[in-house]
Amino acid sequence: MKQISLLGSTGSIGTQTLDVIRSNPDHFKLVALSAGSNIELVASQIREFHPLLVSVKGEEEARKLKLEVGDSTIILSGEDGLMEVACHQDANVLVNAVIGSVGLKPTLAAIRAGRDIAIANKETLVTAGHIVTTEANRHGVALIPVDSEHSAIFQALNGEDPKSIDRLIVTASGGSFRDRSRDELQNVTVKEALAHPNWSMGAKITIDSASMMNKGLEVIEAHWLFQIPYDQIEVLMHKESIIHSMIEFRDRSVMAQLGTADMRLPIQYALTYPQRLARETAERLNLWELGKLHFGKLDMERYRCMKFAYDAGRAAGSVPTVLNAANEVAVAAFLNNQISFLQIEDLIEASLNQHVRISEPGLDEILEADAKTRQFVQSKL
Ligand SMILES: NC(=O)C1=CN([C@@H]2O[C@H](COP(=O)(O)OP(=O)(O)OC[C@H]3O[C@@H](n4cnc5c(N)ncnc54)[C@H](OP(=O)(O)O)[C@@H]3O)[C@@H](O)[C@H]2O)C=CC1
Ligand SMILES: CC(=O)[C@@H](O)[C@H](O)COP(=O)(O)O
Ligand SMILES: [Mn+2]
Repeated sequence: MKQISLLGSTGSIGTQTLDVIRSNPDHFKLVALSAGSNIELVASQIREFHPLLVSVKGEEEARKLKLEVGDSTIILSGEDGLMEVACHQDANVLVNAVIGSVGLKPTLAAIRAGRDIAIANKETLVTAGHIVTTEANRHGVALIPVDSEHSAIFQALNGEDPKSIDRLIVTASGGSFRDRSRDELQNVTVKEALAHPNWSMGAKITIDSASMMNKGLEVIEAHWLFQIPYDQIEVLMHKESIIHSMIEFRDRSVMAQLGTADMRLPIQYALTYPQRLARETAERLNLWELGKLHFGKLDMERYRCMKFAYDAGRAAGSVPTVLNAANEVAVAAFLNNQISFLQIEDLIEASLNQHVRISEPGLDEILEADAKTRQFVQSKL
């Protein structure tokens, strides 16, 4: 029986993680969870899964939740609460499905407590990949990818020697604006940006897909998870999101992982690896129904965020932290109708240009660079 703690239980990945747990009660037990401010949903999750510990965003949310569920579970809040959930003593694996670099400190706490981590929270790896991976190695903790592309690479790599990898080929759908030119992006709305062609996901990642920053973050995520240099990570446009990513080996054999657009598979695989559990009711991939799959070359001029991300990844040090923090604040501002879609890119570029790079930042320097970047972007809104 796997005992699971879950960060981000009310989100897209969080609720699908609960679907996986619900479908396999003999294999998984939820022991602790954290949410933000969706009190109604977290209350119903407590009633269904009976976790021992719950944390919510702040004291006001904790107060509201106590009114809903009484003393049926321990309720904490804020950063301390996230850390307690991440390291719960009864859990042997943490599913990190929180959004943003708020996931960094709980991830490090879980690693230091020896918990394996199924990681969806890519911003944590982008902002401090060098610290997270070094700590995971030091503590013998596995970082198992949940992100569909990285799960695909992880599955394609199964049993192979990582040294025989020549290239990672990360596929990209192109997001909601893939059929529009840059000129046609001037006045796009939040509603249009949130209409991803293939995946139903949380708002922030859906905007990241539309700007292709999601793919940029994923290139940096792949660099850290698989320890592959940026020159050996390519992005391939593939509008159907059926091939979730590929590895080209040194002998030119290419291994791909395919499937329908359903995150419950990578979530479940991260929890059962190296075994596979049946998913009898899951939709099958019927390639004959699709008939064709499409592929295209990445255009870095069209997708400026891809260039920012490759450059930031190669620059390393504190630069990816700035990329991520600027993007988080700019995307929130776009979702809040404070800026236009294309201003997301402008704010990221301005943040990167004003930053004085730190070559080997420790945790405090990462947190400071993150905070300063957020202030800088806020000051431009
Ligand atoms: N959705 C997907 O299909 C995929 C997502 N990912 C990655 O997984 C992560 C989660 O994405 P997704 O599920 O879409 O995001 P959602 O926005 O749907 O969910 C985010 C979760 O984090 C909680 N949360 C937000 N802010 C805070 C905070 N300050 N403190 C505590 N909890 C907080 C939310 O709580 P509440 O809602 O209660 O406020 C919610 O439970 C991201 O890093 C994303 O890039 C990767 C691949 C696919
Ligand atoms: C489901 C998942 O992993 C997302 O990151 C998805 O890949 C987004 O798709 P694109 O970024 O390719 O549009
Ligand atoms: Mn992905």
